[in-house]
Amino acid sequence: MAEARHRKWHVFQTKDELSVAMAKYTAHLSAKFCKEKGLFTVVLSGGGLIDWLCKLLEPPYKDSIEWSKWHVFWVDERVCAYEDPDSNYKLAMDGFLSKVGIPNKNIYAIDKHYAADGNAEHCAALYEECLRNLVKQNILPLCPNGKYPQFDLQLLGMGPDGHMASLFPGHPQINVKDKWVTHITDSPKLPPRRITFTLPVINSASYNLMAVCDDHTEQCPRSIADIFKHNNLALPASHLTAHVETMWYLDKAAASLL
Ligand SMILES: O=C(O)[C@H](O)[C@@H](O)[C@H](O)[C@H](O)COP(=O)(O)O
Repeated sequence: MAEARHRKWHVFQTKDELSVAMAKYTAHLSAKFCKEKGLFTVVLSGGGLIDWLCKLLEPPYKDSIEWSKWHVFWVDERVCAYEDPDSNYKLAMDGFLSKVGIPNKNIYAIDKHYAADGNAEHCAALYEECLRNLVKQNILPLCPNGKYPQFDLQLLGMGPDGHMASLFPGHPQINVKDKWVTHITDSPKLPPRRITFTLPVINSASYNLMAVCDDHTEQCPRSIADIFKHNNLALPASHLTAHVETMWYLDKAAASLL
């Protein structure tokens, strides 16, 4: 494992090895937080991540994780109907969440009706309201500065252009600090309408695990090199920190220019 400034990273030979490590990391934190607090708050993103999480559906994890204590959120979501193939909720439900015993009430999707209507602004406002209610119910704590919610573990992915969540290079959402959840209607990665946690919320998590596997794009390894060697802040993923640990899991291809 390597470490620089606030960032730790591992490079894996294959996606499969990355996936095994991701399951181990997640299961370890699940056990730790369930023991300490009686619950575990996990934030998912879309993309390849759900596929890589599938090792959690195998032994020894499937039967040993206390799924009933999980509370699941999305760091970003595409504003479309739940049954739309673009929906991150659908991706996670079909590929992962429906196969484990997480109570439905602990799965916090965006508002179904505004999502189907494509109303990104309302979806963002309602998702923030949902988080604020969970703070009142003591399910979500606030981080030490009292301004933002503090999730236990966030599982993130990075796009080849260096975006994370739906914070894209050259778009103003990266600068939003007065909200917990914001929206975008012209996302360069389709679909265009999305909601996203703001950067201070993302960075308030206790643990952030960023997983990046490259599918033979030239841009992805360049972005990784730009972040790790030059800390290029024009790339949103360069800003990633966490309260306890910021871990990057890279496959060999993504790390090829390091
Ligand atoms: O909804 C989304 O589009 C995602 O949450 C997005 O932020 C994703 O995590 C990255 O784009 C990486 O995606 P890939 O794993 O597909 O490269």
